[in-house]
Amino acid sequence: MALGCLQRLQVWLFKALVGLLFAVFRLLSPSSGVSGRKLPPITDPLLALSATQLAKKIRRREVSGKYTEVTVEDALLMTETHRTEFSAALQEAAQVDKLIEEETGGEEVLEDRLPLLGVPLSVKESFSLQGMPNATGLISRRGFVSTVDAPPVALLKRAGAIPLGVTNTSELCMWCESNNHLHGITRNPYDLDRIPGGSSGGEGSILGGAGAVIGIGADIGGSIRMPCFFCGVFGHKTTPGIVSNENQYPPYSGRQEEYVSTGPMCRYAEDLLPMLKIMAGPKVNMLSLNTKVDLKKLRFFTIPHDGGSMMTYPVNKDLMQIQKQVVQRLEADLGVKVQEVHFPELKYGFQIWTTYMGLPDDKGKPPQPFAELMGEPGRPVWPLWELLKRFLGKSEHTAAAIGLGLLEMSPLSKPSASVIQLKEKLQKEMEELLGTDGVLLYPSHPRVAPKHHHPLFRPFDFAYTGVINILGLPVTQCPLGLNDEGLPLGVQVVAGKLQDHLTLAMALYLEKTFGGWRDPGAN
Ligand SMILES: CCCCCCCC/C=C\CCCCCCCC(N)=O
Repeated sequence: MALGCLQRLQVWLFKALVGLLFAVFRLLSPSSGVSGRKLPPITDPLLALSATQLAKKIRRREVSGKYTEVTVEDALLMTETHRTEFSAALQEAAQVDKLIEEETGGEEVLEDRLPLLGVPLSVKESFSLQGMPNATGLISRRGFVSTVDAPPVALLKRAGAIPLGVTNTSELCMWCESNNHLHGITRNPYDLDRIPGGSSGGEGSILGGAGAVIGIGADIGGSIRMPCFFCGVFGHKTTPGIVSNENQYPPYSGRQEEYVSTGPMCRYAEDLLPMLKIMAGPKVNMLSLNTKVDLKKLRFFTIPHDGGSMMTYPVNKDLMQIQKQVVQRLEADLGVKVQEVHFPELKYGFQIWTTYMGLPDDKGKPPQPFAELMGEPGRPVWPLWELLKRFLGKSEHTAAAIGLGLLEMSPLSKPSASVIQLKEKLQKEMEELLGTDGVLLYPSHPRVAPKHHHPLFRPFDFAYTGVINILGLPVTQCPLGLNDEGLPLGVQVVAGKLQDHLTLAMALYLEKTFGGWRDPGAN
């Protein structure tokens, strides 16, 4: 039993208190002024191209390398939505046509040397991008400018991509809403009154709104997948240990390096694989990205929900329905049988995530406390004091960050032997199930993009993504069209360790079958 009587009582009391606070919040909160608004339709067809198509057109000189101007103009129009800090992208774009002119080896050589030449790239602000801020939503890091490029950023730049700038995150990348007191709030392109997800929410927003063509995110609890889900784009959480996590802020400590993954985010499934090949650098050969996948030969599984956790809310019926439709289409199109499976341990996804996030590394060194990261060097914040200040409107920290600081002090986040046993059992069962040819469908989140601040009252729903981090499995977030309110639907596609090529092949299939990304402005 993972939850003792005392812990159950704590959870119920927490839920009751939060329910009450939510009612008060809804009663007192003023109108956002953006209710029901979304981005206008995309008018320039160039903005609807994938990176693969765009790079080809640029190489063939069908589109000028100055294409970036179109994107920057579009992105600038939407800056209120995603809160991007722009780089010197236009100067770099000006070099593209010159590079093409100078290449004497022809299109193929150019493709080999600079596969992403001229493609606009956005970068999550937690990654170092030379000359750009790297504050990760912390007021105390205001003015901090990166002097280097994080390795995957450098690799994408070397492949010819043009970094537009850095995009907003949650405070210290530890929340599913990208809001902080340094840069402000990031909005969802499909409904400005809703969250774009987090922590790579600026990425989700700018990509969903067609302000950048490709992006880069990192994910230790769902930070690539939640924004991709809420903003209707593709994202891949790579098998950990393949793409470098260096030069990101905050740094990972304790066992966290085992669970964090850097990966590609984009509007079109065909861009995931070439991006990953570049971002993986020398470790690309650990994956089988050149292997052709025959979907008919795979084994398919579906899990409709986490089995009724006390911490998460039930999966919304539109999401249950769309996952069923995926199952039906797979069976009809490929002639396969999709088996519904259940793992009782998934109910404890939140406890598994929080336990493993707090474990020490192999030398016994514990992770750096969150309260320490929130403070200035050598001066950790006191979460209770910050909470009091928050109520008075005087704290420079967000409610979510303060909540996490408090959670760190509570018995819920103390590593528990029974939770470790549960996770070990789940890991074994999941690895046996998936092997090297299994693919699993699992909900991305219990509901579609929530309204701003609402996740504060349902803080544990991220367990749907978080538990997959602790299992160390690769997973691709795939969009599956829109619901009746015009909000993106989607699903997580999970495979065994190092079998990233399987989930990427599934992304292509699901895009073809369900239509992939939709223009938020179109009806
Ligand atoms: C009233 C405020 C309540 C706030 C309570 C906060 C406690 C929630 C616990 C953990 C939230 C972690 C969310 C992880 C989000 C994604 C992280 C990532 N970088 O991948």
